[in-house]
Amino acid sequence: MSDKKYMSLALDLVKGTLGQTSPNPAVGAVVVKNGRIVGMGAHLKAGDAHAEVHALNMAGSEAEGATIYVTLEPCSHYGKTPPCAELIIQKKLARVVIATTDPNPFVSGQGIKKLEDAGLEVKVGVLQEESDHYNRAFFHFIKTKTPFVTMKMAVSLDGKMATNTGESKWITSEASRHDSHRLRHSHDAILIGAGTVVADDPALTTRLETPGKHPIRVVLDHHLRTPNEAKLINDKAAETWIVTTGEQRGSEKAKRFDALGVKVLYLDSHRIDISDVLKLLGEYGIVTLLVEGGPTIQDSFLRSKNIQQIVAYIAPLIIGGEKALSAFGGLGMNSLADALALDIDKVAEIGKDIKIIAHARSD
Ligand SMILES: Nc1c(/N=C/[C@H](O)[C@H](O)[C@H](O)COP(=O)(O)O)[nH]c(=O)[nH]c1=O
Repeated sequence: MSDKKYMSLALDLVKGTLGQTSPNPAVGAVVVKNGRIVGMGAHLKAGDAHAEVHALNMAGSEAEGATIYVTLEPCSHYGKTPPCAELIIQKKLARVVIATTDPNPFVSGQGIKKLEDAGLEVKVGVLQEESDHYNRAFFHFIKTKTPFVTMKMAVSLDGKMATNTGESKWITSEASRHDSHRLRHSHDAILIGAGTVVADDPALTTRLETPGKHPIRVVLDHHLRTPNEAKLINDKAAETWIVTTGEQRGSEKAKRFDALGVKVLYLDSHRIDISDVLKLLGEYGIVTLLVEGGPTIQDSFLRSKNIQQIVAYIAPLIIGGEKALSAFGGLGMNSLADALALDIDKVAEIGKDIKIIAHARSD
């Protein structure tokens, strides 16, 4: 088999573990000796063993003289686990094939150098684009220290998220709504505005037939109007954070949330600036953030240019009505030149709907 084939297998392990390794990247490794796979492994949880360790443990003595395929440059620094580059040298592998170098500027290339200095053959860049695509959120976080923002939209063909009477359940199909729960599973946090809490009283939990991971529920709430009896305050099903402004510090309402076990995060400013919110969530280690609106929140992310990815579920429905809520409210962009330009990654039919995944075009 070719290098690409074995790297593709390592990337399958990445696909399978996406989201559960946060704030670390998802990594896969495959060890091959004389054309036979003798070990494979994936990083499963931040703080646990790296993919190479699992694969080399499985390979045992077969590792000597073998080739290891790994989707990310083996680490060379002592983090929570000893450096994998050292381990690969100790186990006397002959060859190392890497998809992509570490995005962290402080360590990028050091692992490769260690391996080459020890006399191993190293090949870099096999299926690099695919590997970078899977870990785009991690790479964004390393670069910006703010979460990679995916915005979910569930709209009719004419872009409405509710009728003019506010009816919205359901616009998209059961299959789409199920799929959007898988999105929640793979995100560290999900963000909505207080308006959606009041209007929808959503649980924002991941409800799949096989139990999924619940994202941390983040509510942007300038005036702390999230009701006590809201599901996401009372259901204790998942963590809930409320982000508000500095002037709320010590207020009766804030004390109420403390008493209910809800984490209240305070912005320094007296207004809710999305870039400040993202910086704060980044400080708390949120690498992937799913924004589920409502229209005001969607607009604030749009105008502050803080959207990296869109996942849109579009139903074959025309709702019409100038008063019917569109997915984006607020002021929007004045000129087409300022509109969020996207590159479409995938279009698929889902139930009776269309699902579009697109990423913000980098300038
Ligand atoms: N109205 C539609 C949606 N509406 C989604 C709402 O904005 C909100 O995210 C849900 O009410 C979440 O509530 P909970 O977590 O399920 O309790 N989402 C969809 O995918 N399709 C639709 O038709």
